[in-house]
Amino acid sequence: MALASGVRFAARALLRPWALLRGTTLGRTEPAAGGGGDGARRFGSQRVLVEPDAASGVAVMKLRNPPVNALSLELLTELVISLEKLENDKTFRGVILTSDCPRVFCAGLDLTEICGRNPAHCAEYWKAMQELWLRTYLSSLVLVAAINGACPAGGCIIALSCDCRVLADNPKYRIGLNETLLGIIAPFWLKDTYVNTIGHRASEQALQLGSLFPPAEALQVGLVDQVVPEDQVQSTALSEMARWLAVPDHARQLTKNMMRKATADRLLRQRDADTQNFVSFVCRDSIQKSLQAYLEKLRQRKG
Ligand SMILES: CC/C=C\CCC/C=C/C(=O)SCCNC(=O)CCNC(=O)[C@H](O)C(C)(C)COP(=O)(O)OP(=O)(O)OC[C@H]1O[C@@H](n2cnc3c(N)ncnc32)[C@H](O)[C@@H]1OP(=O)(O)O
Repeated sequence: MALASGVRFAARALLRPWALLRGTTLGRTEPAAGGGGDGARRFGSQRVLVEPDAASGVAVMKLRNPPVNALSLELLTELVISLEKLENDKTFRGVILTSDCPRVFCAGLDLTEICGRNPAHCAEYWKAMQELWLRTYLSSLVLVAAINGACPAGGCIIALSCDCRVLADNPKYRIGLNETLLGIIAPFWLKDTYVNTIGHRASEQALQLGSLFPPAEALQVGLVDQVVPEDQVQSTALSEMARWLAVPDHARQLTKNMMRKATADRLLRQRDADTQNFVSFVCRDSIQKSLQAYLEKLRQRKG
């Protein structure tokens, strides 16, 4: 598909600077605990653990960037590479995306990547964020988010770009796009993803208010597909996966593309402008002050 190869090309161009991966060990393969044959070997990188099961064609991909899986440049890059690796391996048809960090699925953008950084760094960072969204949103694989922790902002976007979401029933595990509460604005492609999932009116309200929905409300508004006890998140994600994998791949993939292509194309058409917009916005003094104040509040909240 022209779009898919365009995205792949853009990803390669973006990912060529390997120096970016400070201290990563991409491609490392090691036996899973208690594992034996190929199907039980795990691979991944420092911040993304992949547990592949060749027999079922499903891999579990765990974010492990403690303490809160903030989306650092390295994590974004490693996620894209791990996903590409699975997409290129015909053994795999589905990925369950989950967190290896207790109580947090993903805290969203790593604010330290955009606070006090120069415009060039902010641009590089934002391109990596765009790339991850394009990759996940258009993935040929079935992606199921097993949301085992808090899921604000950029974390919510990762979950929304999956095909299906299972959330653990814990009132602390809230999900949503809370950007306005930080004094920032979700870009149009985050807004579009929200609208595609929960509809226009619900998005209008939730985006303006910066709502973070607890599980029952997230289910009601349609942000997640299932809410289950915490110890059943993984097994429910696997059952959901089986349901999606029961459909022939080519028909499901073409249908997914038909549903999502226009939204992704909109970003692809104006990617540079979106990057410039992000950089000029976050580099404003007033926005830097709000972000610093928010980070400070997070740090003081501790203990
Ligand atoms: C023009 C377009 C402009 C912008 C579009 C941007 C779109 C996307 C935006 C985003 O994603 S912005 C990020 C939004 N994220 C949040 O608001 C979440 C903030 N974090 C939390 O609410 C909590 O940390 C938590 C995820 C619920 C986890 O709580 P917990 O109590 O377990 O951890 P604690 O708060 O103590 O945090 C531990 C540690 O981690 C630091 N931290 C937390 N979140 C971030 C983050 N997003 N980026 C960087 N660092 C983060 C926190 O400060 C603590 O650090 P410390 O140990 O040094 O004190």
